Amino acid sequence: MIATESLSKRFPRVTALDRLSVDIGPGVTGLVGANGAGKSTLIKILLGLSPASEGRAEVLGLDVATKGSTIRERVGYMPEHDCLPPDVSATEFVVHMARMSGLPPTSARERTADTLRHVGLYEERYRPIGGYSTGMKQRVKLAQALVHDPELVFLDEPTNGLDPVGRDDMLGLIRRVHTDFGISVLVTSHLLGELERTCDHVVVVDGGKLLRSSATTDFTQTTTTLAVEVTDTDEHPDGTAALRDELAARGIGTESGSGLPGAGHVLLLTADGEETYDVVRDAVADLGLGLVRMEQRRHQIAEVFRVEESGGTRPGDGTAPTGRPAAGASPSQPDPQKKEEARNGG
Ligand SMILES: Nc1ncnc2c1ncn2[C@@H]1O[C@H](COP(=O)(O)OP(=O)(O)OP(=O)(O)O)[C@@H](O)[C@H]1O
Repeated sequence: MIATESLSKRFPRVTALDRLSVDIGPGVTGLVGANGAGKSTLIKILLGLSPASEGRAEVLGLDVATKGSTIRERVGYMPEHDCLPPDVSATEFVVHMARMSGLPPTSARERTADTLRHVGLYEERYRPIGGYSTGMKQRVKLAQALVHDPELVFLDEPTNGLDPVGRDDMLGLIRRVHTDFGISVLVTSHLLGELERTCDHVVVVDGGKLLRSSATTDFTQTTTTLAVEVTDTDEHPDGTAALRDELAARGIGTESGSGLPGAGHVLLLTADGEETYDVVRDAVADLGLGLVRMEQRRHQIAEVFRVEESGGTRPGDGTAPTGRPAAGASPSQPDPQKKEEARNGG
């Protein structure tokens, strides 16, 4: 779908992409990196909107340097920043974008209705966009990227500005773009954690350089750690504590799974072969507790980076590779240099 070879982009004072070579196949691919890592720059080059300083790139087998307009006919693009006209309705805007992509009037209207329904906009699609919430605006941006039935879409930070529920909804929608319509997706984010549930493949960039490109499952190998969760009973009002003591008596040390879903009720222990499962099962049964789950943990992507940087631990989960805090953790600051360049017309 996408191939770049030693692709570089230099601005007067910044190298946004530095000899980036990567191959991206069909499916949902996450492009992850901290603010300023070069994600938006890469997308603009792939769309033929901005020339590379060096190297080459192909999208759907087409050279980005010479076939930009053909690429844009076959690829959808959801830009990062707010760019919607406030005075028109979602329907008017998306029909307009469909017409711009070459659809005749009737199919532009039909496709618009289908696409807006697919992204979850119903009656509100007739109201002016200016009154929409951030989540609704993100859905309109997604709809206009899909309306001409592209083979591939580039989604630049589609979860930006959304609360956790809105983010989950958007990630579900993105997954369905591929599963329901067979459209391949390149989605950027600076939150490593959110990509592991959505993407088949993850490409990590840092300072314009490729850090890693792998299947998501390669990032998230299973570990030997077992997570165990049990119910409380009248006899054992704190079932977790009772199990911890019982397992200690049977020679198995545990620690609490703080930071995990259900933290405080989850015990973590090292599985020493099949017998460990039997010991835990017997201990739970002897105490008369209910076993909610006993599962082998997988690495989370953020943990992989902590390990790979060996010695360079990062504050909290979900941080981008450079260790700068992710936007979900603290509001991302505008890049002063970028603003200055923009003012200078850079
Ligand atoms: N038009 C421009 N002129 C000068 N520098 C630019 C320009 N566009 C981007 N840059 C710089 O290139 C680097 C990469 O920017 P880019 O927008 O690609 O990053 P990003 O990974 O998409 O991050 P973000 O999510 O913050 O946009 C940054 O240092 C940025 O300041």
